[in-house]
Amino acid sequence: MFTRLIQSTSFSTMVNRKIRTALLQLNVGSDRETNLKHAANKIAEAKKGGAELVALSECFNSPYGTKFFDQYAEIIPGGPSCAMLSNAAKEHGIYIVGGTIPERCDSKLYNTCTVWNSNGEMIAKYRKMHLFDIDIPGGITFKESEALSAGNNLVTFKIGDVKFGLGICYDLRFEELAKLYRQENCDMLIYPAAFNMTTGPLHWELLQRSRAVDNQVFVCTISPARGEKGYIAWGHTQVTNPWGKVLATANSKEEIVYCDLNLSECDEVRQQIPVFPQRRTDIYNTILTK
Ligand SMILES: NC(=O)CCC(=O)C(=O)O
Repeated sequence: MFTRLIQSTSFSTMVNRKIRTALLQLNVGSDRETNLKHAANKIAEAKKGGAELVALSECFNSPYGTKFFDQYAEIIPGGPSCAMLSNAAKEHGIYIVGGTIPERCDSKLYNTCTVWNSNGEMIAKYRKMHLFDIDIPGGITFKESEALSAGNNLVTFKIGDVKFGLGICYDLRFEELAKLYRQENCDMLIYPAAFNMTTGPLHWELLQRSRAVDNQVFVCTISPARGEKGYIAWGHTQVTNPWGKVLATANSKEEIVYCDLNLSECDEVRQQIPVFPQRRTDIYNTILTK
């Protein structure tokens, strides 16, 4: 059953629609403690670089693969990864979109993103809704559903006047999810991700620009840096504006991508090209219900 969860908070000092964002494309290894220390150091560096909002990648604390989810799973918010994220957000007085970690809940595992406010409180939790099950002979075969359960909730949060919607990696392919977030008046969609070397070259940028243009929102994706063994991530962490313009991007190596985002650009584009009020839902709905 499809339900919708909306969580929000406000950040009293942030009353305009501008946010300096830092997307952390990090090297990730097999030792969780090392990954967490590294992420904490890079969050501190991003704060020094002026970031108000910092975001991490999918599985920033563990290797990405079905055989690893159980081993690295944590109870949210009880485990060491959430402790690091909460402490870092509080210490630096920033918001953190905590990438994803494998979550254990009852007897199930999820691929889960948490969001932390400047007091170190968890203000949102999103579980990957579309599991990454693909089979491309000679390319990549991956079946997240062998290990994970899917989430069923949309999750939004607010920083001041800016509203965010959350997705995770493969969710980027499902335009319905992005459109629902737009209908909830989101300004920016954030997808912690880890695309691969088969689909990444053609689909990664295209999908982000499509979601951004179709829904007149900013789209931020955060990948791990490309490693050499196991699942090889495409990298190319990216920020796209509501015109579909790529504002900032990384290459494949470790890097912090900074971007000063003016969310008022969403309002401008929506006024100039008002496709949402122009949609012929009277026609679409008639055809869909036939
Ligand atoms: N981690 C993922 O969901 C990967 C998605 C991906 O690579 C794709 O092509 O889609």
